[in-house]
Amino acid sequence: MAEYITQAGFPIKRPRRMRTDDFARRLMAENQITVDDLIYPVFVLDGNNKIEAIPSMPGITRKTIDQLLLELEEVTQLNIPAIALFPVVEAAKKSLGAEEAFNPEGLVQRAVKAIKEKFPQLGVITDVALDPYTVHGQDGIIDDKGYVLNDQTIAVLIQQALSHAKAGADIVAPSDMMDGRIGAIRNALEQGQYINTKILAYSAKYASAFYGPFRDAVSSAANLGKADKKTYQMDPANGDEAFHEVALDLQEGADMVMVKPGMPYLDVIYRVKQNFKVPVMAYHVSGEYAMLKAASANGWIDEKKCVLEAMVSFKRAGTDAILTYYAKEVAHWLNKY
Ligand SMILES: NCc1[nH]cc(CCC(=O)O)c1CC(=O)O
Ligand SMILES: [Mg+2]
Repeated sequence: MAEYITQAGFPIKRPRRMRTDDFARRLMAENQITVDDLIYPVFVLDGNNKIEAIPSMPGITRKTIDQLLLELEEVTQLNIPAIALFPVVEAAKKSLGAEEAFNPEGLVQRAVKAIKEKFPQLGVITDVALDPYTVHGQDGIIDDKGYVLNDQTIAVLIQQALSHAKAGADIVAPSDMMDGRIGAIRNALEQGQYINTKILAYSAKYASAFYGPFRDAVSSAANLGKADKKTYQMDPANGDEAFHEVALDLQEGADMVMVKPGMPYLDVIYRVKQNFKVPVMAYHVSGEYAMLKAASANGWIDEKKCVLEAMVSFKRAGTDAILTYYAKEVAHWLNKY
């Protein structure tokens, strides 16, 4: 008789026993998603009273500051702790030097001021990277061969981050993947007395095709054309390399680290959390959102169940908070429990 069968003829252990009842399943659940885990990314447009649909991201829109403030009523009522702000910059304001990135009266800077004035408790995260502001759609300043210049880019990122802090951003989030930018930005923030402005470092950001719909949303896809970001964003084949990137950013003063994209990189999230025990955020990116939306729209998957399963998977992997375009829907679903 097999070893797992007792002499009396029954299995020595029955893990199914604890799965028999709903109450027992609830008691032994190891992880759960709550509204406190959510960060909602939003796209802001210049002008007034405009809302534009993003075809590859059903349910997500680009909107002007006045309209965004209306949406944020709902976001704050849902008790979502924070938003991440992304600008749609008009072509005329893009340049090789990305000067618009640190315009004190720029779109992001004005949006941050307006949001913090109306919703002082809502955490506002700004993206520190130059891709919305460059004519070529790369995240930095390029040389004549198109190579993104690290240190020249950092000089601009510092000014951008300072202008965000000055406008009232709670968290600046460098998503550019230049080497050494966390230390440089931390130093500038300290010098400027922005000692409590937090840094969320996109430390392990991969050169991913899952960013496609986002590039439509901020209309940088056309600028980027056939080019890619492989000389600064990480190779999806690499896991160990993420350790080095995270270690450096922490050493340089990052308060939180990010892994991006999300679901295809749960192993990276897990390893980073296990190894460093620091706040780890994950970005459930636009392409992941688009896949779930498209399959749901076709009736091929149960949207609510699949999304909540994805969210708890992030928690299981060790994520402290998740940037997701599903944040509002998840908050609504959780409220109905
Ligand atoms: N620095 C740009 C940036 N910040 C966030 C995203 C992608 C987010 C998403 O796909 O949802 C990107 C795109 C990119 O690196 O090309
Ligand atoms: Mg790095």
